[in-house]
Amino acid sequence: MTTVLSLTDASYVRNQRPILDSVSWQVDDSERWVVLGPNGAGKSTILKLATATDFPTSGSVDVLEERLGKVDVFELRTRIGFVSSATARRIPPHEKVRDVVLTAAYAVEGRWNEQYDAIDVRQADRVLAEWDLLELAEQNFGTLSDGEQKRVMIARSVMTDPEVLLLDEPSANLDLGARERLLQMLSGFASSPFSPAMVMVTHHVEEIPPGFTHVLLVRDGKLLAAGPIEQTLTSANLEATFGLPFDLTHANGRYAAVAKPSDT
Ligand SMILES: Nc1ncnc2c1ncn2[C@@H]1O[C@H](COP(=O)(O)OP(=O)(O)OP(=O)(O)O)[C@@H](O)[C@H]1O
Repeated sequence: MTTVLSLTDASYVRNQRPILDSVSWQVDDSERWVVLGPNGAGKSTILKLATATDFPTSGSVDVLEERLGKVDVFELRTRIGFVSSATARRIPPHEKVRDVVLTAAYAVEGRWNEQYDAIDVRQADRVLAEWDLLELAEQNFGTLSDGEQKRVMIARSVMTDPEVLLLDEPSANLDLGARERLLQMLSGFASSPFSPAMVMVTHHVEEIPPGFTHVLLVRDGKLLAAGPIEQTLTSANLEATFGLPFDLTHANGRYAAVAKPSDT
């Protein structure tokens, strides 16, 4: 087993404010983590460290067994898959779906005059098929629905066989059908032993795809609980994270949480 991500007493301070406060956390290559917490808890900041986009103020962060601050982050980032609404915004709207995926092989966001190897084109089509996008391959990215765009961005991020895949709220703003379809695909991907380690940030337990194995709960920059999902995702831990009591249910691999009725 290889540790793909390791934070040791990692703090991130901006304007004298601790945005992350002594976070210690490890992700192994066979694990699929959900990071759950309220708005402003520090989830995206954790992903900033995990994607080698920023450095901790104190403590240490190792990504793919490389210590941030002692490694060429540009090279390291080629081994990391990352999907967020910001990565999607960088894609030119007129770009063909196949090219959005293919250009990941060259770490660029718009096709110019590059010549792509046949092996890269085959890999792009394999990934497009895996994410049910082959029929859309010739369509412009900007004309896709939000759900289709999300799947294209995930396909792009796995095109280069990353060693860790980080997803920042992949199902945010999707309608019920598009969300469920994406969760089914993420669940299938998470369940494959050939898939990389995964870390997915979300606000909602309903958006946890079956097959995710671990959960990290954060609030106010502090890690409240971390561990195997069945033991860690409890109503008591949700209450500590979100500040109100929940009825938590778990059926057919899916979680649901509703606030307990307040006593009147
Ligand atoms: N560079 C920065 N300078 C100042 N404040 C920052 C900086 N980066 C993050 N913050 C603040 O730190 C807090 C945590 O931000 P972060 O984006 O990590 O939270 P989050 O859990 O991802 O929130 P959300 O769920 O709303 O996306 C927020 O209050 C944010 O305003």
